[in-house]
Amino acid sequence: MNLKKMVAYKVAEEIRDGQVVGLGTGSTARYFIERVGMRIEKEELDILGVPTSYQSLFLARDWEIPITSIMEHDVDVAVDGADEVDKNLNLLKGGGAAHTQEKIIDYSASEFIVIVDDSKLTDKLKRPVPVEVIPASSRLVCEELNSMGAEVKIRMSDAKDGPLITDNGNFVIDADFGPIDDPPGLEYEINNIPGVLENGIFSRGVDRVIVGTRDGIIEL
Ligand SMILES: O=C(CO)[C@H](O)[C@H](O)COP(=O)(O)O
Repeated sequence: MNLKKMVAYKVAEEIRDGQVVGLGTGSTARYFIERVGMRIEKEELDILGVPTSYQSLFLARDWEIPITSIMEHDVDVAVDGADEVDKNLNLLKGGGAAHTQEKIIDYSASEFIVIVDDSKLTDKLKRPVPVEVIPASSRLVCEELNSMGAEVKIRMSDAKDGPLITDNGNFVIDADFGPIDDPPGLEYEINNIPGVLENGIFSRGVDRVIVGTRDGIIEL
């Protein structure tokens, strides 16, 4: 059973005519975009999509989803995946290095819906926190994150030699703090380091978390 597809397709059925829809990034959001595209083709669903990355932009194009940007329209509903969801509905995102644009769009949406399979649920966020940084600041940001207690690594690219470059032309540092006791505090603290654009802790704005499980779909 493909739990990501199950939950993404279910939420895609909730999208209504006239909505401006934030299109998340990752393998779960990919299914959501696919299903919205199918509904546009079959039901003439009339929406505008706001991509959160080049991945979602290209997928939206493939499915002929009309596109706008956050510079033009407010977002009614954003639908996005996550790498971890804790018991207080804090998220860790940025496994695909798209968390900066995702956060701008997801936080601004009137409704932010998270779609995950149940492997993403955790008591406390504990994976390394992705931190997008301006390249020139990376040494200093690594030192600062170190002094805050994190083990750090600049994320390397699978597609070329050297560091991964984000859609915004920056590096990503993965900062491992171990289990995180205070996600809102850490989100704020990391973003205060000069050179940091955005980090992958999402501690506010989540309206609904919809989870695919082997026993069906549940809402947290
Ligand atoms: O934050 C993200 C990309 O930056 C993704 O939403 C997150 O990595 C979840 O991906 P997937 O649905 O493939 O498990």
